[in-house]
Amino acid sequence: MGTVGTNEIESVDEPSLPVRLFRRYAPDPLVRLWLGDPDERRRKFESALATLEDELASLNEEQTALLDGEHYLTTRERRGFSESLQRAIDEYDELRSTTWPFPYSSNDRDRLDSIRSELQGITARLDGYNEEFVERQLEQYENLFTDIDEADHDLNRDQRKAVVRNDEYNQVIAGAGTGKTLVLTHRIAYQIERGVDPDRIAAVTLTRNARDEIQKRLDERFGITEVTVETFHSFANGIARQATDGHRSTIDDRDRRNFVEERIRDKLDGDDAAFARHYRQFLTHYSTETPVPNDHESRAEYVRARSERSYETLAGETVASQAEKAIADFLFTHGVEYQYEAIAEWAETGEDRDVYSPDFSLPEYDITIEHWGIDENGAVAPWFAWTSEEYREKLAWARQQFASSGHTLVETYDFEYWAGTLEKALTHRLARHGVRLDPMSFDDLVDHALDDHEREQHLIGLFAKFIDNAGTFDTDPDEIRADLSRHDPREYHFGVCGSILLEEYEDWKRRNGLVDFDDMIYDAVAAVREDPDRFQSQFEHVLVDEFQDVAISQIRLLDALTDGPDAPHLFCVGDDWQSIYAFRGAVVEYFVDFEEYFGPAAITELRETYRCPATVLEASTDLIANNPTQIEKSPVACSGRETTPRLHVLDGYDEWQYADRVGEYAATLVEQYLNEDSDPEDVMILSRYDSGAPFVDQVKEALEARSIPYDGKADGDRYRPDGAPAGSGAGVSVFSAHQAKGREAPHVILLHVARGEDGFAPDVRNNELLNPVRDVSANTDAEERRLFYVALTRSEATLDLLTKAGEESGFLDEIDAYLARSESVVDPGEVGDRVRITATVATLWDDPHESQAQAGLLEDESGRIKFVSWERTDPPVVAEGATYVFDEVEVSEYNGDREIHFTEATTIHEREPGNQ
Ligand SMILES: Nc1ncnc2c1ncn2[C@@H]1O[C@H](COP(=O)(O)OP(=O)(O)OP(=O)(O)O)[C@@H](O)[C@H]1O
Repeated sequence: MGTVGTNEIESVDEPSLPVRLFRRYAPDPLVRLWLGDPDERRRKFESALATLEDELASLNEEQTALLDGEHYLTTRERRGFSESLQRAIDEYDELRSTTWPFPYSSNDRDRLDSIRSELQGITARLDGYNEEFVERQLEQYENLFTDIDEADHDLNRDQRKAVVRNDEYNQVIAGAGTGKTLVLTHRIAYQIERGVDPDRIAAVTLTRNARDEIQKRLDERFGITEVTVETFHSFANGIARQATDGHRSTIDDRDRRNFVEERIRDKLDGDDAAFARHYRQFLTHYSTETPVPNDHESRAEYVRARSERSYETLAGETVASQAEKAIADFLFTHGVEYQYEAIAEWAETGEDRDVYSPDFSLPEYDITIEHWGIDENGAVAPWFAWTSEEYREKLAWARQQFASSGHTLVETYDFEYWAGTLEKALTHRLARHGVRLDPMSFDDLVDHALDDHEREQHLIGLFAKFIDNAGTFDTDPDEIRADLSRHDPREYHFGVCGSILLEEYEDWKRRNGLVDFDDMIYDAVAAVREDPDRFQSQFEHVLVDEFQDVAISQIRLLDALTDGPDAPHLFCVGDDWQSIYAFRGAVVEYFVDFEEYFGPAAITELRETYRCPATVLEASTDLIANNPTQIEKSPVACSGRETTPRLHVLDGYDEWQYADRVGEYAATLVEQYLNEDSDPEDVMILSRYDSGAPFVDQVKEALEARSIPYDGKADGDRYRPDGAPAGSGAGVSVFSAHQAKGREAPHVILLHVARGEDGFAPDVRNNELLNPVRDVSANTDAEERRLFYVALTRSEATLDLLTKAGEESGFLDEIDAYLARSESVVDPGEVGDRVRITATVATLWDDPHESQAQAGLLEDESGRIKFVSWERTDPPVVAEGATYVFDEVEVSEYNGDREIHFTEATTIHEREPGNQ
């Protein structure tokens, strides 16, 4: 808003009664003495009046040019004009109150009145101008806004306004499925129709998918192909290249990865002993996940988790502590034969003493290694079974045994482990006793340290990502090293290796004049800051998609590009509820507090939601309300579709069985939708993660087993049944929630809505290797909740949520009121409920209790449950392997586990095999 208010401009003041009396009765010389010469004052008044009239004339001219009805009045234009207008109003105010010492003539009055009404007119025209302009545009371009698709839909009023409003800064705030992309493409078409040169319009996206989608929509709907539609990176690259005359070559993710791979190989081949040492230690700790205090609700729980924890060594035995694992792995990877906790037969035993089994015996050398779990002060950790005093006694006794028997004892301590000096100490102490250390080759080490699907390639990818993130978050190697904690050896050694590689990567780029994606953005920002006029004048419109996920470096580029009198109009669409890329440097606050960062903006909110059924929309809106801060929105469902999201609870004896079950279950749901006339491309299966989450592979396998085509994330990650015509239709989408961004499908199935590492939301955030190079504080529950929101809101018609019994995600509680639990043996209902279930008798036990007629296990796709029927109720008899619909069975509990009990009212109906 400008500085001119809509307040009435006041009319000419009448002199007050005392003034009039004074003027009338006071002797003239006294008046003159007191107030000066009335003629002189009169002259001044008249000249000021004339000046104001001139100013008004030029204001009127300016107004005609500015409020031409042809364009939207921007804040900047308005601000300049408002200032002149306000000056004229102030001058008028002063004149109208200058009534002393001469009376107004009627001519004065007329002139002042006329100035007043003109000023009022200009103010009113200014205030209503944009609104009127928008209305006229909506009328004039009606054709552009109606019949937008095959179903003859029209843009709604807010969407149209968002298209037409054209301030310097324009923000569209909108929930999922409100037509943001639609508005963005229509705005481009509208500007071109109004005569903007397509070359002077740039649309910028975060991903190639979004770029392709916008290009496609522009071309198919409007035949527009000349507009620049680019990802941020290529947009920035274009600018940076202009500034550097295109001399620098760019490198992409693959180049970075190749560099990392080559450097690691050279270093391990003898190039860099320090790196090799850290890498070796990282590998030996690779599968160690230490319980971290923050992951536990109380210290007591953490202590319990620590005391129950055991560790598997590279050689395959289980040891009691991380330090013991480190010793075992050190011996194993240095070719030293050892026995863990072998009985020292030579030691004393007695009534009050068990046999003595020291930690490690080296049979080749008659050397024993004891690791003492004490700190520098001789105190033991809280999860030990012994007090510090008892432990010290034990230690003294052991030393005495060695001293008196002549066997060799090598000792290590926990504080050495935590200080990161354990391996060094061992090397030194063993060498002193003549132990030969023969380090294992890296290939062998990798074979032992990493399991099949996490071979070295995975690690190389992680290091490449580490370097990439350091660029995104602008973190340098020294900062990284300063932040690493030795308490997590896995993260520590990985971080040290990563920081070494990062240093060399930066150096390599410098020496060879290379730039990567992040450099490109920083270079572009520098180029624009250096010569703003040149770059700001290139475009008239810059449009940005998914603004809530734009990274901080990219925000700086937009800021530099739009901060100037001839800068392009910036148009941003986004939804803070869908901000899910904090881990890549996105800062949602730039969207939430848009005006604070950029300046006054035309802000339009889109509320009508076309994609999701009402229940899905309400559930996801309720879900998001649990986040501490966000832009308040009240979306309105317009799809006219209804559904009840279904919750399916599954279980399994172990992770693999559960994963299999998830795969089969999801594939069965897909089959049901296909049988109901849907095509594979109508179904979208989403999980929190797509790599390393076992059930995603299982889903793909299960689909393949049923000859159902699917498409995964990467180009080659797809399956088409034999005989499917090449290039025919898309398959079921199997994606991570991040990849589902901006997409939609009638049927959405969410996998593993559960706690734990791979679920929505993962609450176990164990030592994450990339933590040193990311904004850890941004990786919050709120972000996870938004990701779940994105997943839920992909649905156009139905929504199925799969979860794991006993590990249901907290998010499910937040939307519980909207969910229907699908009947299943794993989650048949509350204890005491009488229910109907359909299940197969998996097992009948031979010898049920004498009060029982039959007992055994019932099974369906969700898992298994125990059942019992009672002699006294004369129950129906079931046969092993047969499938029944059981009516009026009761959910019961025994020893904390759910069971199904037959009641006197239970009836059964056998189902034909294969008959759903
Ligand atoms: N005015 C409208 N009338 C009918 N359908 C509409 C209208 N506006 C949008 N839609 C439909 O709503 C769906 C969502 O539109 P679009 O993909 O543009 O939304 P979006 O806001 O970008 O979504 P998201 O942020 O969730 O990815 C599309 O199927 C689109 O055709």
